[in-house]
Amino acid sequence: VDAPLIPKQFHLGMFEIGRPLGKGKFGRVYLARERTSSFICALKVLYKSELQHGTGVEKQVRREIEIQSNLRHPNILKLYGHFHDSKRIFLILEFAGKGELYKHLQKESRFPEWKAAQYIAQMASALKYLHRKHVIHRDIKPENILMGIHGEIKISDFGWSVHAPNNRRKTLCGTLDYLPPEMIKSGSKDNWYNEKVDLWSLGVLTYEFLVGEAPFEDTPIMTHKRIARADMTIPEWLSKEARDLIKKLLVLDPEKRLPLEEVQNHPWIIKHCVKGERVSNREKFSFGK
Ligand SMILES: Cc1nn(C)cc1-c1nc2c(-c3cnn(Cc4ccccc4)c3)c(Cl)cnc2[nH]1
Repeated sequence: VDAPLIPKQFHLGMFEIGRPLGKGKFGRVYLARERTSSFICALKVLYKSELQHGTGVEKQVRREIEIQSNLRHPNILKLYGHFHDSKRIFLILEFAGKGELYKHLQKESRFPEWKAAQYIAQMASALKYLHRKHVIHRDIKPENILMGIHGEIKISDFGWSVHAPNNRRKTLCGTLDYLPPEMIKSGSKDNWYNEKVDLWSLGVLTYEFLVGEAPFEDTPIMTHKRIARADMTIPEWLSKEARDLIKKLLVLDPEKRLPLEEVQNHPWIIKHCVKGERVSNREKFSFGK
């Protein structure tokens, strides 16, 4: 079991702090090494002063710790532990060797279908694991995905995830692009805590990986309108299987969105994600069967 960070009680002196890896709305992340085990990790530092008491943010951090520490999946960034001093909260996170996925997407402008399909298959596997534990991520987007040293992706930032059902208010901040219709429409909030919201975001992610921009990208007003109507155009140059999967996820009615089981068995995923040995090896060992 890869749990080298055994002690339950951590403190800052246990770590050598390396270069800054990045910063988010709240806090920064540094490369760090645990002194006795030389275990490399990412240390996320949040200033208590920035998490005003009683606002959603403090609860968000508690939720991130509570939820992420109990998850173990190859496509979910591990949270090994946490500690705090008078001024700061520290999260000891898995170090993702290839950094933030959105930077790779920006550099390549869009991913070839075989690569996008691998990433979506890994996302579907991680979401299936989360939903089985009644965790809804609710903020699936490239900015919340990191990449491991072998090119595998890792969902991070569980600040917006919830244990369904929950009566949390979500103050909308950041991009609208990934929000499903049921979360931008006022009225009943019950659907906010239905795991089908992650299926919509998976559809938006598939589109953005393949096209290089989000399907409803526009001015905020227009994005709002286009999401509410699922008004998007899927480029002709995408394969028919890719177009089919996007159409089956970006469905207004949450109940009609393709379940994760069927995403994993969709022809577009099967075509690009051969399980086990490569197809070529299969011929080699068939001995004329
Ligand atoms: C950058 C970078 N380049 N390379 C080669 C690896 C990385 C890398 N970054 C990370 C990071 C990492 C860094 N920034 N962020 C974004 C952020 C920061 C603060 C609050 C919320 C969100 C995540 C992590 Cl957590 C975990 N592992 C990481 N690895």
